[in-house]
Amino acid sequence: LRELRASTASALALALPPPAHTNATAQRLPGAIIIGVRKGGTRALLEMLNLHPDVEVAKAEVHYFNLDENYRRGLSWYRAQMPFTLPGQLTVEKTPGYFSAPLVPERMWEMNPAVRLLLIVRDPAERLVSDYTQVLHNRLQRHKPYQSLEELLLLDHDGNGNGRGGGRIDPGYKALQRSLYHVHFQRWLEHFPRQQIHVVDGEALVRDPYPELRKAERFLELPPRIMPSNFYFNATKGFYCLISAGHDKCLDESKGRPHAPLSQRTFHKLCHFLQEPNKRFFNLVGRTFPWC
Ligand SMILES: Nc1ncnc2c1ncn2[C@@H]1O[C@H](COP(=O)(O)OS(=O)(=O)O)[C@@H](OP(=O)(O)O)[C@H]1O
Repeated sequence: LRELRASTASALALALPPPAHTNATAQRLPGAIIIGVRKGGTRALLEMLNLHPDVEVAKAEVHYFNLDENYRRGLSWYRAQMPFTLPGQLTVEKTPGYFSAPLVPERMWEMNPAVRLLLIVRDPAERLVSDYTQVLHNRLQRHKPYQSLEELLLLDHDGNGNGRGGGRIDPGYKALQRSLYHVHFQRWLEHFPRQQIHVVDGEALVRDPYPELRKAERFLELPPRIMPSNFYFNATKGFYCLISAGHDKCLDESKGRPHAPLSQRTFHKLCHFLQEPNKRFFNLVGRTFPWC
């Protein structure tokens, strides 16, 4: 009798459609995208949003809209990079390179003019140093030659790492270009209305993640499910880590590592250089940040 029951049950299981949840699970295009800024805290924001039960995130950076070789693969390729979700769940991806890549806003708008955009910003001078530190780290790992930050950042630098060569800031330095937020933000505004881009304060997210997450939930029209108890400050890491379903998780060691050295004098020059660009950005976003 037991065998008969078992075989009837398995025959039934084959005949019946799979349970609703497996049936409806599918890879869907993102409803929200974290577009940058590079080194702004994009990974932290993504992982923290992922605490929400109605959110599923693409684990790796997708680089669909900013790399031609990926963009040419089309939307079916892009969709295939996404996690499986239930209807009603929100898919989120993050690629920090989107923010400053000229073609991305238009391409994204063509995919979905209603897609919600999240931009996490951070003091652009600190961001630049963090950006340089990451590049330096990669070069050291691959045993490649590297230049000091002063050498890259200053024109007519005297080569002693002290910035005394009378050097002005080199506006062509790539990492500095990426810190000119107003230039890039302006381009996004040519395609998306301001209300469709939610700006997250990266420094506030480091100090106390919960309030920034609550604002992001509101922007994404998600019910409030992320709680203060999802975060705890890890004194060893020096950052907040995440707790979800009893497991805790800190971001990996490439996040929050010591920055490469830069003389105070050059840092001041950089801050001075960024004053005007920052003001322009504040005007565009309609708020200010206490940056250097
Ligand atoms: N909770 C938590 N834990 C660790 N790190 C945190 C966290 N919140 C924000 N951050 C900041 O995230 C910075 C890295 O930013 P991104 O993830 O955008 O970097 S990347 O562009 O994807 O490489 C990284 O920058 P650096 O400190 O310069 O390394 C961190 O300051």
